[in-house]
Amino acid sequence: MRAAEAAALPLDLSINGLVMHDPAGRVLLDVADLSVRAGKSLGICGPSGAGKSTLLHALSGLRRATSGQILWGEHDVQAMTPSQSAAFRARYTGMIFQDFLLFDELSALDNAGLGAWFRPRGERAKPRSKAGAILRDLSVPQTARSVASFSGGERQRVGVARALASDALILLADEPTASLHRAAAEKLGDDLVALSRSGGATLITVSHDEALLARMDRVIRLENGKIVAGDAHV
Ligand SMILES: Nc1ncnc2c1ncn2[C@@H]1O[C@H](COP(=O)(O)OP(=O)(O)OP(=O)(O)O)[C@@H](O)[C@H]1O
Repeated sequence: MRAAEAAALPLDLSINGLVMHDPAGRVLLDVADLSVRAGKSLGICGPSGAGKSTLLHALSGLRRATSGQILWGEHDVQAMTPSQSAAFRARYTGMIFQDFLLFDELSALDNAGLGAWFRPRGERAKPRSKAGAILRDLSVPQTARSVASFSGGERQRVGVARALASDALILLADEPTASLHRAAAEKLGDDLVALSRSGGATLITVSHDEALLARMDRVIRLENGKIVAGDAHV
């Protein structure tokens, strides 16, 4: 059993009446109802500016809505203090960012092992050995050189490895295949889905990549902050 499973129940996602405005009062998100069962995958697509990244950030508690709830199990990430929210992200979430957010001066292994260090003591698997295994699964060169010299696609795979190596129950990915050519994108999509499934994680991914979206259990389409197509219950 994974350490996280001993300490945490599966976290079903439930969004109720979520509304977010920008400082000028424009509606950025208006999601009445969305649910995802623990261990399932949800794709989010839609045009540029639809609010996809904003929703992903709200799901992790990084962005605060104007009103409404985002429940992961019994944890309402929108009702947390900043320090509770940071602790929730460290314990439960692995995030794959559009711009990777790697530490340029560190190696692939050091970057990929980082997420696990933020977990509570006692819930850390062996971060470096786990990170090394995932980097191998994702075919990332494991040299001592810093990731500053890596290609865009290699950096993207290191970002994915970091999220997977933290054994998170919730994986939130923003365009995880965007920097890759078709064959590499397909392999990373396969690996991401297979590794998140084998770890029992819930995967929520924003993407324009039709092949990646086709691998998700469900896909919703956002336009102007609202769900305009797709089944809101996975
Ligand atoms: N803090 C903010 N203040 C004002 N407007 C914001 C803020 N954050 C986001 N927006 C606006 O909200 C809208 C949604 O942005 P978001 O990045 O979520 O879109 P997206 O669907 O992820 O787009 P893309 O596919 O281009 O990444 C955009 O019009 C953006 O300019």
